[in-house]
Amino acid sequence: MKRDVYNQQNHMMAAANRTGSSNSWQRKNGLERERVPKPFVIGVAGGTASGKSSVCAKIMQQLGQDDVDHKQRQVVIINQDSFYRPLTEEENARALKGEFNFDHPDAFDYDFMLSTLKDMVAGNEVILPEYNYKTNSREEKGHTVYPADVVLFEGILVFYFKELRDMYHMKLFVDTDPDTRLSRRVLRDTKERGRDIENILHQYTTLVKPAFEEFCLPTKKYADVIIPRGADNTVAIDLIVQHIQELLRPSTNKIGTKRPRYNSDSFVGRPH
Ligand SMILES: Nc1ncnc2c1ncn2[C@@H]1O[C@H](COP(=O)(O)OP(=O)(O)O)[C@@H](O)[C@H]1O
Ligand SMILES: O=c1ccn([C@@H]2O[C@H](COP(=O)(O)O)[C@@H](O)[C@H]2O)c(=O)[nH]1
Repeated sequence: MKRDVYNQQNHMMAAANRTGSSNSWQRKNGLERERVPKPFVIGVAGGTASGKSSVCAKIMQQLGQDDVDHKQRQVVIINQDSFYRPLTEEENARALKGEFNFDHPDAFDYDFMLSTLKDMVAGNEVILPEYNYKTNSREEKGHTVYPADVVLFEGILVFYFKELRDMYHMKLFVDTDPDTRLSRRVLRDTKERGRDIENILHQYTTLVKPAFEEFCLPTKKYADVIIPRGADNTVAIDLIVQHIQELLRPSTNKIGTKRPRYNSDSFVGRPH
């Protein structure tokens, strides 16, 4: 299974990082690097098409990270969709008819999600699969996420799992009106995800909406900041960006400068 390949690679990189020096596998793969302190982790939850990705993109842009080479970026975005578990043949047949529940917590590979976040917190780089919404499966190729000062972890159920939730230093919930979300999802999924309208509406009414109400919406109470209207809410985004800059600035670090990086030991996520 593809997951094992990713887990194995990430496990080897983490082991090498624990020793504080590059091992031969890292050197062979051009992965030599210095150890870095822990990042500031931000969970970004919200319903489908609420604007989670757009909000993260704006935060990234306002922190001046857009034009920075991936290896040098101090802010990285991890999408929960990378952690959809591989489907069986029977599940895949249902998925193609819009009858597999991708909005249920069981659709995710929880162990992979947890180990990845732990790796990022430990300052390791990770390799994550690209997700293909047309085939409902992971692509063969993955992409490397390098250690950063700020990790944005976004997805419909990033607040659902307690152990993950307790790892966030800040929790944002993107709160967009359901009609707006449905209309955006129809436009996006027809244009970008190879779906037809009947399939989208069938999946939405039978699975997406009920799962949102059962699993996603109840997690809104964990948010530190609720962002109405998503990426349109420039005031909220400006305030969040200012707050991140403030946290990163004092004695330890300033975003936009190189090491020493921010040390998050003093920022413990609110336990729930
Ligand atoms: N403020 C907005 N106005 C118009 N379209 C938007 C806005 N925010 C997001 N979209 C569009 O809606 C769709 C879903 O947005 P996205 O940010 O990907 O949401 P999510 O990550 O929550 O699924 C995308 O096609 C995006 O371009
Ligand atoms: O194969 C898949 C995987 C996911 N989905 C749907 O995607 C959304 C989550 O992504 P957003 O970007 O937050 O909208 C979720 O509601 C799933 O239903 C899918 O249809 N097929």
